[in-house]
Amino acid sequence: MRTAYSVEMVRAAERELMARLPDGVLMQRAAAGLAAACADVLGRVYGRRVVLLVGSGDNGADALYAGARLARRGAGVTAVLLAPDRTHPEALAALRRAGGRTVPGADAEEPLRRADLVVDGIVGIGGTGGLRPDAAALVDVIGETRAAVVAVDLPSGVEADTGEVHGSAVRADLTVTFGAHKPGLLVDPAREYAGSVRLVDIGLAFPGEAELEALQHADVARLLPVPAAESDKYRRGVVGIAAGSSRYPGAAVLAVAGALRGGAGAVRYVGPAGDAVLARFPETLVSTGTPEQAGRVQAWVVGPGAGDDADAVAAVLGTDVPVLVDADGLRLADRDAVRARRAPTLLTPHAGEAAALLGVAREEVEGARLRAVRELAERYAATVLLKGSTTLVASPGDGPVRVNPTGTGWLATAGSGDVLSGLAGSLLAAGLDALDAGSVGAYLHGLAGRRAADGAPVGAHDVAEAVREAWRDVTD
Ligand SMILES: NC(=O)C1=CN([C@@H]2O[C@H](COP(=O)(O)OP(=O)(O)OC[C@H]3O[C@@H](n4cnc5c(N)ncnc54)[C@H](OP(=O)(O)O)[C@@H]3O)[C@@H](O)[C@H]2O)[C@@H](O)CC1
Ligand SMILES: Nc1ncnc2c1ncn2[C@@H]1O[C@H](COP(=O)(O)OP(=O)(O)O)[C@@H](O)[C@H]1O
Ligand SMILES: [K+]
Repeated sequence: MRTAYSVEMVRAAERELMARLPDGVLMQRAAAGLAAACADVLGRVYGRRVVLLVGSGDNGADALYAGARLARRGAGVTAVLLAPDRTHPEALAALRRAGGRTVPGADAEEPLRRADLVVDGIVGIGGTGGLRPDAAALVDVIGETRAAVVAVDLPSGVEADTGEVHGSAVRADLTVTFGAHKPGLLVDPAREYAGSVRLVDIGLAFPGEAELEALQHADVARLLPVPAAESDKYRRGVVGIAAGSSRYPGAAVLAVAGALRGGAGAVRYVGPAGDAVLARFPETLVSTGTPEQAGRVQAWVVGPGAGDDADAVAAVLGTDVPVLVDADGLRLADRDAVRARRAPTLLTPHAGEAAALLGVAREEVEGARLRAVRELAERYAATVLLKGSTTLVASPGDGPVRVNPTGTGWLATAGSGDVLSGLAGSLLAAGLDALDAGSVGAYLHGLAGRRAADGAPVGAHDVAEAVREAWRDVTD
């Protein structure tokens, strides 16, 4: 499991370790890792032009010490000091001893335009609010240069704990982060600013829970349901799909397609699109009545393409089995009915649907995904999977939020969310809890999207078909 820790936890871990180590050791570990990463980006260090953007805190000091290491290897290093009288004195002296030079912020433009590499040490985990005007002006200049950009700990201007970006922020090719990932490095919009991320181990230990967790292949492989010798189709779990309408029969077909690949032993379908479902998937158990009349299931999926069928949503929410609510179902679900449920509930909104449930604008959800998903989980007392460029899954309470690492923009195609509903619903029926079903479903769905697309556009049915390959990739 990959983890990300809040600034508060990073600071606590730092205090604990610093108490046992001589002064400056942690910073030297950070600087050594940073310098090595910069050297990798440069390829050859000797003769290259490196510009350090240096703020008044320890983030700037990391940049200065790394710059000193690069200068000793023959790079021409210029430090742009944003706060000349409050720059870390020992780090500045180290750079000067190594032959680096300094210029004030006002003179940054010329060296920046000639740089091969810019090291962003303006601000790290000590940053608050958007970048100040002098720093923001530098960000504009960097954007116009051809230099590679390495951010120290975090791209300056992004919020470490939330992934929010207020105003301008540095766009890095690589972020070298120390001790632990910070949530902002894994959650859009900040994640996009970070480029690729390299974690430098400086020895921090984290006794408490992470803020974010990202499953990896081994975690998913452990969670996937595999039939045992004694299994039969009922013991593997039966998932019910209450989806589709005469207007949107395809949503039912796609949800069933996802469900058939999710590990349940059988898929029941109830709703008006039975003929379309059977034509594509003859193995589906189709009925035309209400969900109550459909026979026993171990989990329900309700909502994809369901139009205005509020009765089906209410009926499913009234059962004592796990329920996944998606798409139209989210609008039709009564919040008190969801809160009153004893069995797990998994809500799967995209940003627009989440915004409608929260009564805010879509942009507000997209700009603050972590806050939105936690807020919805609290309001509905349910697990919430927020879809989009970063998919997050949160259960109520303070436990870690899961962030999906496998997504791809190719999944932004009509109906791919219906496939995810069926897939995650099937995992619920097979016995995974809502957090695991949502995050394992999103993981397989993302991998399947990448597999199916392979660099070219896909339809949602291609994604459903590629789930089997994704499953094999994970368990290989
Ligand atoms: N934790 C660890 O284990 C280790 C941490 N290490 C490193 O320490 C870093 C944290 O250092 P830190 O605490 O000194 O804070 P830092 O990020 O430099 O920023 C504070 C300065 O920035 C300024 N400033 C604030 N907001 C701003 C804004 N919006 N726009 C512009 N400026 C702004 C603010 O100025 P002021 O408000 O005083 O004017 C203040 O002086 C961390 O990210 C990592 O790199 C490693 O060395 C080793 C191990
Ligand atoms: N930019 C993106 N990057 C990665 N995944 C995305 C992106 N945009 C959408 N997705 C994924 O595509 C799927 C779209 O689902 P949804 O919005 O419900 O579409 P539909 O209702 O058409 O099925 C979700 O799994 C979502 O996470
Ligand atoms: K930085």
